[in-house]
Amino acid sequence: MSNRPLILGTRGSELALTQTEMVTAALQAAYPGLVVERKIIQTSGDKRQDLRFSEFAGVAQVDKGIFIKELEIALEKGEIDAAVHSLKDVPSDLAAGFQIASVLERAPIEDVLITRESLTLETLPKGARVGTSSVRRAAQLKWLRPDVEIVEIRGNVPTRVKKVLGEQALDAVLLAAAGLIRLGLLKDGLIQIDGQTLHGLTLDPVAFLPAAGQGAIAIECRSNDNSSRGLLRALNHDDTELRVTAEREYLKLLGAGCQTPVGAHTWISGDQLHMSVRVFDEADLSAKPRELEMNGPVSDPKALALRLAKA
Ligand SMILES: NCc1[nH]cc(CCC(=O)O)c1CC(=O)O
Repeated sequence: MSNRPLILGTRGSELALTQTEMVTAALQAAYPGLVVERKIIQTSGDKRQDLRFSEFAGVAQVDKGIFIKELEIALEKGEIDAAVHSLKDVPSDLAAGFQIASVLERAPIEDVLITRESLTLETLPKGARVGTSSVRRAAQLKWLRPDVEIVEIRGNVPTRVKKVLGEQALDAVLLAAAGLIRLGLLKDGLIQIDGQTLHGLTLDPVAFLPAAGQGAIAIECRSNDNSSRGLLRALNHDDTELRVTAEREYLKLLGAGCQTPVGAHTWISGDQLHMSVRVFDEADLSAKPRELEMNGPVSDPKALALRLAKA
């Protein structure tokens, strides 16, 4: 093995840095002696925390790749060898010249309802104010609970959790379990933050569908960089890759970006890959969503996505 260091590019958020630590640890376990360096790169998504992701009634207004563009530029220039991402934030149609080299074993895929008083989607008070920055979560919540008021929130994960505290406290906030767990905030259904204890209810993914790729960490390389791709391939988790391939292919076929209201849930049983999807009408989020479930051989996740997309 050459002793050239492998340079990982990452965003600077606490979650991104934690995920990059996980990739570094996995690389060093697979290749003792490999030197792994880290380069923090600010993305346009980080610079624009004021930006509204969407008008909830209308179309997504922002680039699909807002959290990854600057990392791809650094890859292209050779400033980094690989970029570490939350797969959920990576557009389903990657720009030419880039490839996902591997995905780590997935964390829990579910969304979590965070409240002060251990509420559920059913026991949220009438007219409750619930914070989210995802149109997929907003649409599903509105569909299940038309009476609640959706409040768009921004900022990193701890900032969003804190929206249920203080003067202007929201009744609840929805976030991904994966981020909360990786930051050490969620344990045994409880969330400790700022010396306070909140409740984090993990939502059944059959009832409340996660985003495609939720909970997975992806490592992106230049397609022509065989050496880094080869090295990173050893970190790949095959079942995770199968599942996210189907989920992302479905999004791609739908022409949807990460902010389109689509939920996708996959699971493997024996030699079958199962996928259920829930698709909302972007122009009318309160309209009944289309729901489908199918299964097919694990050997061909893209074929399953294609059948679902055609239906
Ligand atoms: N879009 C922000 C984002 N990207 C990845 C995660 C969490 C980790 C994951 O889902 O993989 C989050 C925060 C959230 O949705 O709660």
